Amino acid sequence: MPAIINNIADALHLQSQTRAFDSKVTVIFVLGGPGAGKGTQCARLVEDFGFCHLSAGDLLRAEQHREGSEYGQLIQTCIKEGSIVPMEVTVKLLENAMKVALQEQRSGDGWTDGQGRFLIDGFPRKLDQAEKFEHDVGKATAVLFFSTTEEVMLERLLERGKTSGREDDNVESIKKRFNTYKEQSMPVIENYEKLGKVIEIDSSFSIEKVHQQTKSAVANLLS
Ligand SMILES: Nc1ncnc2c1ncn2[C@@H]1O[C@H](COP(=O)(O)OP(=O)(O)O)[C@@H](O)[C@H]1O
Ligand SMILES: O=c1ccn([C@@H]2O[C@H](COP(=O)(O)OP(=O)(O)O)[C@@H](O)[C@H]2O)c(=O)[nH]1
Repeated sequence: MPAIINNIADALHLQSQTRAFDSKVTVIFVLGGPGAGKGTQCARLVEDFGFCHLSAGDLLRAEQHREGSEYGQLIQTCIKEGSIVPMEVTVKLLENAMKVALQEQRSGDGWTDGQGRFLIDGFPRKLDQAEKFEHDVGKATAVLFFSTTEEVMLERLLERGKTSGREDDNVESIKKRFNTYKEQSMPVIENYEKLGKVIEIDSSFSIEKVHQQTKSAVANLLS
């Protein structure tokens, strides 16, 4: 009997370890400092390759403003302080959004072109988030890393701040976001570099030039 119970327990344990999405799903993490141009390039890649673009920041802002959300205050404080929202919240929001996107995409029987391709923008920002996502949700196929200088990012963010209405596009919050990026997010990129999964693109150039480089890198990846 104990052996059977053990087996059932093992089976349940294994079940709980099963990732939410199988290997048919392509997940590309899109990383880079605040204002590096992640969102801008993701929008282009959606047009090029039919990706589903999920911005962790956008999902958090939507949750912040959702009526009845128990996380509204917490998210608002983290965003203003440039700190990272506890991973359970962000991973769950991403997982749910991926499920909804896949349900919407599944119109017929088989898989169609572009279906199950996700750009996860601005996530993971910390090593523990990367581990949790890969354990619970799905494996990352690659990481697109948009790199540029703080000077360029600051200029872009201040320009964006004129119209974005974002509570964190101001000098005080931006400085904190740069620190969080250097201390907590760079190790994520370094970790994926060791695994040979990082495609680095210098995003200091014009939107069009960065787009051309990104498009050809992603085309290679998908071929
Ligand atoms: N290559 C670029 N050259 C000039 N401005 C850019 C470039 N890429 C993005 N921007 C602008 O910089 C700001 C930040 O870009 P965004 O894509 O929102 O960055 P992120 O998602 O990395 O925070 C936006 O106002 C965007 O229009
Ligand atoms: O996985 C994430 C992604 C974003 N954020 C929070 O959302 C803010 C804005 O992130 P977003 O990616 O929208 O903007 P970026 O700073 O890259 O311009 C960050 O500073 C964090 O406070 C977070 O906590 N976890």
